[in-house]
Amino acid sequence: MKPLIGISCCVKAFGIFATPNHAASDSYVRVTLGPVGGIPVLLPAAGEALVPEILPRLDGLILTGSRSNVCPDFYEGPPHAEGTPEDIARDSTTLPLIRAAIAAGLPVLAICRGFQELNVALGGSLDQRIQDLPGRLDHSTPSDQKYGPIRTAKAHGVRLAPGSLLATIAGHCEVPVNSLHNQGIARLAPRLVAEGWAPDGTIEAVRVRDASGFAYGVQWHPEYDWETDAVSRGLLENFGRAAEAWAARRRLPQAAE
Ligand SMILES: N[C@@H](CCC(=O)NCCCC(=O)O)C(=O)O
Repeated sequence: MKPLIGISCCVKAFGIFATPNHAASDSYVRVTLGPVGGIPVLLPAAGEALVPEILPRLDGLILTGSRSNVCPDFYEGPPHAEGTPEDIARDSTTLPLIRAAIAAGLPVLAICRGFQELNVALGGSLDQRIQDLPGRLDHSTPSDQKYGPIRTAKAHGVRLAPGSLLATIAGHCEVPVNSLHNQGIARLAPRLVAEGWAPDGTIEAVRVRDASGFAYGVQWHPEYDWETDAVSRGLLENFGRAAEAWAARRRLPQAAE
């Protein structure tokens, strides 16, 4: 049986009455069914009470990207600029979910907003508009950029730490990535190890130092280019193998008490 992969949802108002919905991009469903080799399970932003009930049923967890931003209250940051999208229901679900998943050793792949949530969940902080910081690139893609291939195209290089998982997958230490974010890691959480950097020093890849299993995050979007990018595909496949191993262990008969 294929591993069950939890996919974090956002709360989004859509439909003719703009009522709240729990939603995740189809790209995460497709990569889960594709290179990850699992079965996607959408996780509603239903709060911390969901965590102990759902975690034991999962074999892996993907923290998805989103245009919304982690509420600064969770990292003692300044209030967002007026109009910055937030999703407190998602934060209130994913931050405890990440801590519990890491503690349990469940395979975790954190992408973009999910990468930022991983850092905040483990005690780090975020810069809210890195393009406004001296010497930093603009890592964002205009939200009015309707032409998908431009929005998700390669935007800059990432230098990888020698010997890191991504450098091992790539076979070298410099990879091109897409870039669709305004925020970025400011204070790196103590349990995270940076393993990839943009030319302006923005942290783009991390590993959980003491995780007992696969626990990685990337600021870019491997789900957008895995069909043409071997590093993105390799990261997703490595996560899938970790989830498959977790699922096999979960199905072993429990030793008699
Ligand atoms: N909102 C955060 C995280 C950015 C992010 O997850 N971007 C993906 C957006 C989805 C898309 O446009 O395809 C930030 O701005 O840093």
